[in-house]
Amino acid sequence: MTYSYLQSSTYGKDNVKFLKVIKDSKDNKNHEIMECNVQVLLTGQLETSYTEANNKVIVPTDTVKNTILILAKKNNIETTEKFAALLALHFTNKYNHITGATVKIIQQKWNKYHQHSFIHGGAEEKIVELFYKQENPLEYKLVTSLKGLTVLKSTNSMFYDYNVCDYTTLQPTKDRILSTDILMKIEFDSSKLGSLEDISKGSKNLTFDSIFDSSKATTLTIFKEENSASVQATMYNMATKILQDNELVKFVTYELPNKHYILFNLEWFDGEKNENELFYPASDPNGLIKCTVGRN
Ligand SMILES: O=c1[nH]c(=O)c2[nH]c(=O)[nH]c2[nH]1
Repeated sequence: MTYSYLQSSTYGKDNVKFLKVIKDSKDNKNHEIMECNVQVLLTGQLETSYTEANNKVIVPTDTVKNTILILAKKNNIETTEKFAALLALHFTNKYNHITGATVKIIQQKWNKYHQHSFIHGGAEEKIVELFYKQENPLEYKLVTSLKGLTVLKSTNSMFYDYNVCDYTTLQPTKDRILSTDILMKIEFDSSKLGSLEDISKGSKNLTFDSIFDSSKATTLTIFKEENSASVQATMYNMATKILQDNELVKFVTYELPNKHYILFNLEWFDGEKNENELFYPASDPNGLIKCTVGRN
């Protein structure tokens, strides 16, 4: 009997960054770019590397880094979903004792304004996460997220009729600022999407792009059009519409900070009225509202 046991483990490389220039032909300077930050973590018969100092089973994290770069160079990686599938299949197929991979790819937003010139899209990112186990190849989990898109509406947001008790100071309002940094996660239904092999060949690239674009558009459309009753109600409506429009989506998750803008009281200045015109941007604290919505 030994004193301890390995309860769980995984390892790999994080923050493997690259910029890929995609050229449609050698002489033509019409380019596309992808700037990515990749994390690959592996699982399998690796226990003895922890418990018996057996390095024989360790595929070095340096090799993991090299593999990410070589696969990025040698393959068409039009979507990060496809690239994640390629990576997960590579590691689990190449090494007998590696039976699982978790891949996370953060892609920066670059907007093309000319054939080979681009404007950075700020904090906005697309994040793909793939959780794959060789023993259940069709039950992988694939989640594509939109992160860091900051929005604000200057009217058509309300918050009233909430729980009131002896701790309440908040005043009800039918007209306030609503602002958030959008984190939207789309979990695909792997039973409808098909095998990772298919995804790794690029057959679902158009599907991934169109679902991501339409989910982002729905988020922005409902944000601007709805007279919001609360962050909770608005995010639920967004998620429901995304599920209605996209059969291949299983769950939609939002994590939205409620970034408060507080009306300045200017009454002290000769009764100056402030009709939702001048606000104080409160950096903290902020509300934080999360929900995951599935299909009935
Ligand atoms: O949309 C909102 N949801 C809340 O839960 C909440 N709480 C709060 O103080 N303001 C708001 N606004």
